[in-house]
Amino acid sequence: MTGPSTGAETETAAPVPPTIKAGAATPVEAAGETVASAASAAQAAPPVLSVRGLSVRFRMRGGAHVAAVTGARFDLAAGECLALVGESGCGKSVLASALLGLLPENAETAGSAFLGDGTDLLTADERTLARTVRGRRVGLVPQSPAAHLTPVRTVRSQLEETLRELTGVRRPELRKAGEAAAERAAFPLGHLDRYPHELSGGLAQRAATALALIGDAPLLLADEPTTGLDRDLVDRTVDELRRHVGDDRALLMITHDLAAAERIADRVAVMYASRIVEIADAADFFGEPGPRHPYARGLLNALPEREFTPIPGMPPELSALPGGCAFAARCELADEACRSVPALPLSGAACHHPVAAALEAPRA
Ligand SMILES: Nc1ncnc2c1ncn2[C@@H]1O[C@H](COP(=O)(O)OP(=O)(O)OP(=O)(O)O)[C@@H](O)[C@H]1O
Repeated sequence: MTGPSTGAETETAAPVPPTIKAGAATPVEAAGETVASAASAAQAAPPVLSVRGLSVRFRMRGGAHVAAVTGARFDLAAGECLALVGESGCGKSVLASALLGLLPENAETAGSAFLGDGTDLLTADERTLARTVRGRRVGLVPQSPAAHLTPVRTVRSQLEETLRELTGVRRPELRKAGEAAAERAAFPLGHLDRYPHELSGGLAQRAATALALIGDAPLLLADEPTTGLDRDLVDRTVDELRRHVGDDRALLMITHDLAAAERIADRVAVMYASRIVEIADAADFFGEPGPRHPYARGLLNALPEREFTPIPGMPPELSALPGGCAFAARCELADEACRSVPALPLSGAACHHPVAAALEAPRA
């Protein structure tokens, strides 16, 4: 949901420097697996976030369940941006909510999600999450910024309150600190005394981003941070998020927007029907050799600027997932092997036929 445009807005952002992606993949040794890294300095550091076997399912009436996230497993290193992509309803936002301890009552979780300081976000109690995690160690750029902002308070007042709470700044410095926080997200100072309903979608997005950046959290979650923005604003928004990450923070960006993901992500995780089915370096994924999972390949080829070919069929209901590979019913490569669920390596595709070349080969 976005607020109405004021019409007169001048989204005077600071000039955006060219996008710079971190050069290294996550250096992690876990569960007997080593993921190669180019950043020797980061090798000793634990990941900012380490997720293992994260599952979320919702209890429904009559004993039914919705499996929204199944067995998610990935790491995020300092300085890294991971884009989580996938069709609507595949479980991306539920995964983010699980990391913030914001799941509804009917949710059941399994697995772990450790921050670098050893906090398990899945088992931390609400007091810990509220006092020391949300905003301070995990920041959120929400999916619906206009809905997330307090409607009866100006942007300035919301920034100042968050600064007081998270950084301890007090008057008389508060006003200046509020303006600095706004500038960080390229929110124009002339609009600071406006209420959320007076902001365009783009400005509401910037206000929400400014609020999310205040705590300098080592982990930033951005849930569809570019929804409803035009291309130019998309680029500026994701570049700001990327700049925030710098060398010592990490960004998990959930998005439908593959162009935005290509612009800033170091790695891409593709989700389908509650599972992450591929994790790849962004350069390999968007360039050569391309995605290795048939679904991921289909997602990319569906783009108008690529083949513009939709994936046939529909994803399965998360309340009635098949026993084997959930994509098999839509996959031209499916065979007997797909009756079992393929394992997902820390880097690669969860597919029994993951080699990109196999898609080009004629079928017998
Ligand atoms: N409280 C709930 N009870 C039951 N099912 C739920 C609940 N919350 C979410 N779901 C279901 O979990 C699934 C995953 O939802 P989620 O919002 O994570 O999808 P998404 O990939 O983020 O989609 P979008 O991109 O449209 O936001 C959906 O099928 C959704 O209906």
